[in-house]
Amino acid sequence: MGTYLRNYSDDEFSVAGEKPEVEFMDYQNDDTLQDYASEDGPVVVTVPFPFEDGKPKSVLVGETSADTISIENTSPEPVTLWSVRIFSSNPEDSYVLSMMRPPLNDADEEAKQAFLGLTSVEDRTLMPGQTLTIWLSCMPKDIGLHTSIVHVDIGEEKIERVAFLLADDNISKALFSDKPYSRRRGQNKKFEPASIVPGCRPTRQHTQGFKYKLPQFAIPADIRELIESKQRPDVLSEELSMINYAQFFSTLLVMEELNLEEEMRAYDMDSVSMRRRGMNFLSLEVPGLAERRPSLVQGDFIVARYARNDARPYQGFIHKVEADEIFLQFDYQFHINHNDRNQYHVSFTYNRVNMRRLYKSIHEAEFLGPDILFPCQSPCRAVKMCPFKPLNPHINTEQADAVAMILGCKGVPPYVIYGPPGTGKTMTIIEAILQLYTAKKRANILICAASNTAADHVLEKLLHASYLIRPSDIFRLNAQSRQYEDVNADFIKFCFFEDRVFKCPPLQALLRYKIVISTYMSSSLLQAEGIRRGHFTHIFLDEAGQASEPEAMVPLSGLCGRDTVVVLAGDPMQLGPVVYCKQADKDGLGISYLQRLLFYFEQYQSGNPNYVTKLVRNYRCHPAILDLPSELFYGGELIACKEGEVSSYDCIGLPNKSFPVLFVGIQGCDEREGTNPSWFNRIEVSKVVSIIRNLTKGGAVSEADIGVITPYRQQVAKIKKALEAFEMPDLKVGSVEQFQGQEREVIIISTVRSTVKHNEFDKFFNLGFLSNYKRFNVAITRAKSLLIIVGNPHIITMDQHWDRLLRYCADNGSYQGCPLPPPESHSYFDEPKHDEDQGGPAGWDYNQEEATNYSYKQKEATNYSYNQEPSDLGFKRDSGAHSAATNDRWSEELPEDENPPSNYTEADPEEETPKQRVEEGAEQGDVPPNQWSTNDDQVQQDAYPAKYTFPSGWCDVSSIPATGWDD
Ligand SMILES: Nc1ncnc2c1ncn2[C@@H]1O[C@H](COP(=O)(O)OP(=O)(O)OP(=O)(O)O)[C@@H](O)[C@H]1O
Repeated sequence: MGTYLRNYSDDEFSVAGEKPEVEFMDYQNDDTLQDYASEDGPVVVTVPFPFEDGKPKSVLVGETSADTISIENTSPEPVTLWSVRIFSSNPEDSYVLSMMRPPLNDADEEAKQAFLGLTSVEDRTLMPGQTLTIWLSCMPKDIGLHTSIVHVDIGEEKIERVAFLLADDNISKALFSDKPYSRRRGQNKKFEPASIVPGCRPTRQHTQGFKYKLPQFAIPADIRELIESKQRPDVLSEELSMINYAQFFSTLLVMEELNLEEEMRAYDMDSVSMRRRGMNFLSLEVPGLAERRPSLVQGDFIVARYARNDARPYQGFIHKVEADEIFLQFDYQFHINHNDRNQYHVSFTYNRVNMRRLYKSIHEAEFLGPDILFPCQSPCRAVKMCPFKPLNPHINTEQADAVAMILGCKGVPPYVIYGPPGTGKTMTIIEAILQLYTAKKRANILICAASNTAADHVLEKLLHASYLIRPSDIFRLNAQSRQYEDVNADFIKFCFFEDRVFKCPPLQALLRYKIVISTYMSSSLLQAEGIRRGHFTHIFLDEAGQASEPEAMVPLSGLCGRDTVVVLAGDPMQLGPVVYCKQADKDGLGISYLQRLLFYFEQYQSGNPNYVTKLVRNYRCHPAILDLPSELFYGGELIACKEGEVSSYDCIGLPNKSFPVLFVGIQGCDEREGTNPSWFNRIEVSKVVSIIRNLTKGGAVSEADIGVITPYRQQVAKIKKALEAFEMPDLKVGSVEQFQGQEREVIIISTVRSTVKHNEFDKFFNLGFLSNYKRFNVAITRAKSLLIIVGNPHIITMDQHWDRLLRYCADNGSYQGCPLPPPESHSYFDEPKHDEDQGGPAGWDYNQEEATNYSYKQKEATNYSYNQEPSDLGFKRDSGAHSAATNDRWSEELPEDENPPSNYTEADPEEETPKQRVEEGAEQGDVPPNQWSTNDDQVQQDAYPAKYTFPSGWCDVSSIPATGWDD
């Protein structure tokens, strides 16, 4: 389906640049010009540079591309061709008209001699049946989208044609993908657990003396039914209290889990074959496996069923994962019956072990009592600050007070260090840990962080004081799922592993460590291994704003004793918990424990330093980098303490040498390939690489000082691939989540998106930069000395924060690239409120009308975006068969059946969030793998008292069918 536009009447066309009201009509035939020419009038004008596979034609920078515009008089009368002219081009003057074919290269002498580039062709008569051919040519000087609007004024008609070319260089060209994107289709079929024939599990790792299994916490049928039928469980309308605590969070976790289940459905495969591999295994190819879509590891299982008949489904355990193949063991009978030509329907399952840990943590949290869960109910405390001699001479007064407070704390309630980015929260924690370690011989310290990257970051900071610490006193606990190769070589000696597989050491070894560093989720391994509540005298929760409350409860409910000092550090204005289910997010799962505590303290203990210390001195960012986030998110309270020099970046020719925030505007194209729903923009990749090469030329900036942040995993992969040729292993490329808590001298942000319509979708799923102010905040506060943003200004201007950044750069003479959108009034996409209420679908008010008007108001083609539909442009054009026809795909307006399902699941694989979140989840919690089931299936008696009873409706392990469906 495309869009067809009438040609203009004389009146309509009379005011140059003003776009008259136009009427759009849908047409069915999307690629034959003749069809609508005959409907339309006596003159047929072809469209130059038709789209190829739904995308603008790719040309190389420096090479001339030319195509014809044929103007045919199909009427029986002569018509006067008044003019053909280039109305506008972007970049300016990048296209010319000519009556002859232009020279395509330097050797094309004949054409060179005769060539005369024109901006208009005037005044001639076309006889009946006569066709005039005019050439439109373009020689791009730089990468990116090149657009031209050509107006044909003939007889009574005004006809417009819009041409699009995408200029590549060798770097972007190498990333060109000819694999069209097609959405993965799931079977949407669930198997009844009871009917599944159990498979053969991989041999389990030996575990140390556990007596109890991690309960299953199978989802009670009535709660499942309630949520699946879109009813709101009553408990969610109640105020959170000691009484409903477990039920409240259990319900939210069920909502989350149902979403995850749904997501796995999308990976299901129909009519696929498996290959016999040796005596014991069948192998199955899983497209996307290498990108962890789906994320499968040894110990997970699939369910397979013969495609031809209604035979029973069989469970197949994954024994090995290789590139895009998994090796499976089913029941013996399945292997006997198997033939490589057999076709199967395959369903992937979601590994519940982490979820079960969360259920367990919130049920056990009741033991913590109100001092931890509802400190507003506990008696007011007075902490006697403990004087100390700073080990870090740089520590400032507020940081020193916070450390003194931590040293003086005796048991709960928790103590919170709150501070905007770069205010030294981690540094304060490190000082407190070192003080405890050196001064208090009995201190046993656990530090949890939201991701492996963040936990490694803490270790790295601690090692800066390695002269104070015996290496044998520190242990970095890793989940078995973590790849050995992912761990920095300097940290390996602090980890425990066998055959390059990470493990939790036995209890006796664990007890000897004075400082243990872990992710929130992995800390459950300590409890499982037998560490008792109260063993740790101090538990530090770093980046606590990133952990959901159940996640924060994993270390607390499992390990916190009466006298344990609990310290949280974080910032609720930075990235929050990863929650898949929008409704669960809204109902409370998206609010971190830190945020809830801050809320209580603000309400009941406002300004009381016995509970909270607020840090406002930023030591990370150049004042110009800090200004905007300080104003947007922190009421201008941040105090910049970093020197403001920008001397070493002459290599990239900053337009304003004293202003180290540069916006590089580029109109590229965002695309997807294969079945991978993640976006990439090869034009931006090339621009990012070129900036990096300029920065590192002659060693001006070291690669380790540069970080590249981009929201999409495919863009991360493409940038890494493009950088391979330049061997820069120390240059970190990652998502915002992977950069939270981190910093680099130079940060380059690639925003990727070049299509307006994606933003609504992004926002719906709370992904991408545009949709999430927290992500924006984190992204722009990672740079110490130089921040460069590479993106399409016409897209990002739709978000109020990004627009502010764009204007901030432009106002300071620090904008380069394609023409800027005018700073005229247009409504932004509705901004999620700064209260964590990021709304569900109903909360989103994407103002398509405004978005349309916005483009409509633009007077020049400079603002054209090929991937906007004509109606978006509000411009009267017949951008022709091609763009209208292909824009349907290209503009990524999702076909109806690809729109978010009505039952609203964020886990739609169509877009980035789920994948990204799976990735982040994997990092945050070292997600699902089987090792969870090794160490965690059993929990030591003390850690999980036998007398503990589950709330009604929650079943214990004995009620689970033997199929292993629930692990
Ligand atoms: N008192 C100080 N004097 C000098 N530099 C400091 C001080 N405190 C922190 N810094 C430096 O500021 C930078 C940011 O510190 P840190 O990472 O601890 O901040 P943060 O608040 O944890 O940041 P984020 O919110 O991004 O996680 C680091 O380079 C750190 O060394």
